[in-house]
Amino acid sequence: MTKPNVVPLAVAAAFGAGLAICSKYVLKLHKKKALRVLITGAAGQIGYALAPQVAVGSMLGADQPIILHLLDVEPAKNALEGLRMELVDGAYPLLEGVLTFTDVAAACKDVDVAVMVGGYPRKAGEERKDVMAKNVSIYQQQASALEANASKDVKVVVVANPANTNALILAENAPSIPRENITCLTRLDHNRALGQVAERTGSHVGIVKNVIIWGNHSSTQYPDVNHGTVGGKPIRSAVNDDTWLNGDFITTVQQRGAAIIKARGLSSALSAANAVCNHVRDWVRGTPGGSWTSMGVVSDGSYGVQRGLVYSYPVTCAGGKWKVVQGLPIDGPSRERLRVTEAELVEERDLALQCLAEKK
Ligand SMILES: NC(=O)c1ccc[n+]([C@@H]2O[C@H](COP(=O)([O-])OP(=O)(O)OC[C@H]3O[C@@H](n4cnc5c(N)ncnc54)[C@H](O)[C@@H]3O)[C@@H](O)[C@H]2O)c1
Ligand SMILES: O=C(O)C[C@H](O)C(=O)O
Repeated sequence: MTKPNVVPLAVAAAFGAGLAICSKYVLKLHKKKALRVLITGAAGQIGYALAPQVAVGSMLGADQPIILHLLDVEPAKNALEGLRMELVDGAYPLLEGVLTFTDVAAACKDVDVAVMVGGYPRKAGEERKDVMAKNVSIYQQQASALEANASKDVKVVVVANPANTNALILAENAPSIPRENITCLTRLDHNRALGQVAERTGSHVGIVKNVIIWGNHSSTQYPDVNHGTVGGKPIRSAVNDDTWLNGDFITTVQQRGAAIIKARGLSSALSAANAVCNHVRDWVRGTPGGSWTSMGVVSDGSYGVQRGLVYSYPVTCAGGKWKVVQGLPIDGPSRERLRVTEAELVEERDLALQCLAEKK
């Protein structure tokens, strides 16, 4: 009979006190308990980019073991199995398990983080309402599954479009999950805004801070630079071109998703996966001192936005909780942009609620 290898401490340290896999024996050397991360729509392109990033620790840290729960629909079962095989073949030190599911309730069992990427995309000839009706059904069902099966303090990030409204439907249908645990992804838009300012000023993106994405993850979003800095200097002074900042900068960030679809023939996946990891990492481990990020969260009425909408705000995170940055002065043109994107979210919410009512 083969005996399990004994791993010398030096080797364990080389794995970052991680998991060493010796033959078929798994020696658990981690101090931390593994966290379960659900990815829905995992057989799709974001899933393919995201799963390995989670496995290397980009989401929860290089000291946090992970068990991945990968969910997709029955017709995607083979692709899901292919992804599972590749993750096993990656021999990731932090990865304690990869489980695949086509049953949503089973997939949600005990998950600590849920990344909701699966959804119904608009196809040629379909009306917005048809797409909304399908997504409402999916998010209603997945909300119930999360509520019944996930860890009590599960952190949820909705990526699938319409991301804010899918998150709102999820929140409406999972009343026992704390509202503050249900978010949607606008970090990709936030990162896009940082990237644009960095390119324009010839600066490293790491010194660009505190841009804001307000509102919807759609072309009505408002990328706001009025409170941001480049190397400590206000963005407006560093860029020194208000015409660009008030015009092309805003439309470039608003339309970046469409530009990538046009260029690739597919929507952004690598940058979306990276943004998901950034979003969850900052939420769980905290935003760096003196800076904030943007997250779609259930509005408490801050900045005059209707309560209950899932609206993107500037937030700081500490101790696993986010807090809206309060008291920022909002000028007249910005206030109008905040209102336009809010109006779109109200329209989406009403359509979604109408679809829910018609289902009953
Ligand atoms: N919020 C953002 O910043 C952002 C950025 C990029 C993409 N997106 C959105 O993310 C979503 C996914 O993008 P993608 O490129 O990975 O798409 P994709 O089509 O490659 O993958 C989607 C996957 O979801 C699966 N799926 C569909 N219904 C499901 C269900 N009920 N349960 C589980 N899985 C289901 C599909 O089978 C598919 O494998 C899209 O809605 C896209 O518009 C959002
Ligand atoms: O999938 C899309 O429609 C675009 C996506 O939301 C993105 O911002 O890249």
